[in-house]
Amino acid sequence: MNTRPTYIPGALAATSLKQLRFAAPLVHCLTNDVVQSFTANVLLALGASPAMVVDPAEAAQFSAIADALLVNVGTLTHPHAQAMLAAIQAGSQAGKPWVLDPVAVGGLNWRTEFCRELITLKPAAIRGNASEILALSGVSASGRGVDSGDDSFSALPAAQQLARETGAVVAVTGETDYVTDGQRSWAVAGGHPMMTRVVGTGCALSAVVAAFAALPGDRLDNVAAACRVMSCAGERACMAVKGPGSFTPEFLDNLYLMGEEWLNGEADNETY
Ligand SMILES: Nc1ncnc2c1ncn2[C@@H]1O[C@H](COP(=O)(O)OP(=O)(O)OP(=O)(O)O)[C@@H](O)[C@H]1O
Ligand SMILES: Cc1ncsc1CCO
Ligand SMILES: [Mg+2]
Repeated sequence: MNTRPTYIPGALAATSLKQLRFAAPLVHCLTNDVVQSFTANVLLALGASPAMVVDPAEAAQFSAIADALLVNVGTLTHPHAQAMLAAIQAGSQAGKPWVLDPVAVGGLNWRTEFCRELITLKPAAIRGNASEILALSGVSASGRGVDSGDDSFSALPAAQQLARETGAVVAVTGETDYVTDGQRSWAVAGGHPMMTRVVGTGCALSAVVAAFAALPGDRLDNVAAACRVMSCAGERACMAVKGPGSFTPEFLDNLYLMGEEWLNGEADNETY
């Protein structure tokens, strides 16, 4: 039986956020058609730089220049798949980290096979909801399209196994996020159920994970910090608005204005 990991301390997440704002990493996003502009705005609000360069030849050139690459298979097509493989190869050759968001893996055969092929190419991190992480690691899952039908804690053993098999840091998100390198794990508090009623919060988080994966230091801590920054901004935004329609502007403002002390959570204060 797995014990629940402890929550990432706010000070640790704050250190990574400070580094991110200083480094302003350039993130090459090969992501789905639904979330392009939201993803770019989330990275910009945090102080990173997005670029969506999608043609296979240009994607290979650009991934070697960018600081990190995001591969999100949400609206996968054969040309997209070609660009993803080319970008991963060129980026990896240049020593750049890449991150996989296995959207809807498990429910659809081609993308499941494609993502299983991708994870042999040494991703720095994998970020998915519980159903996607369970399915990617070969456990049967109950996802419904792009949405999770599983609890994130129930997917932690699969996430740990996936991390050990691939060498990636694996983040499985939900009510609580869990981030693991296969040996050590953090829990990440915060967020709000309304975040699942706005498209692309997970996809944008994966882009933020790519930005944080470009930082020096402990990758487990940096990826958990990415999750904490997003859950913190999401929770604050959801508390301030009436519904999903006004979520995006409030969320972007919270990312932009985020104070390092906002990141304190369960790890710092039991009554949080
Ligand atoms: N029930 C919940 N309570 C609090 N926060 C949540 C809840 N569900 C998801 N979140 C938060 O929402 C964000 C997105 O996580 P989620 O697991 O929904 O990703 P996803 O299913 O891949 O999303 P999408 O595919 O729509 O981009 C994370 O920051 C996560 O912590
Ligand atoms: C709704 C949707 N369909 C394909 S990708 C995507 C974005 C959320 O994952
Ligand atoms: Mg998703």
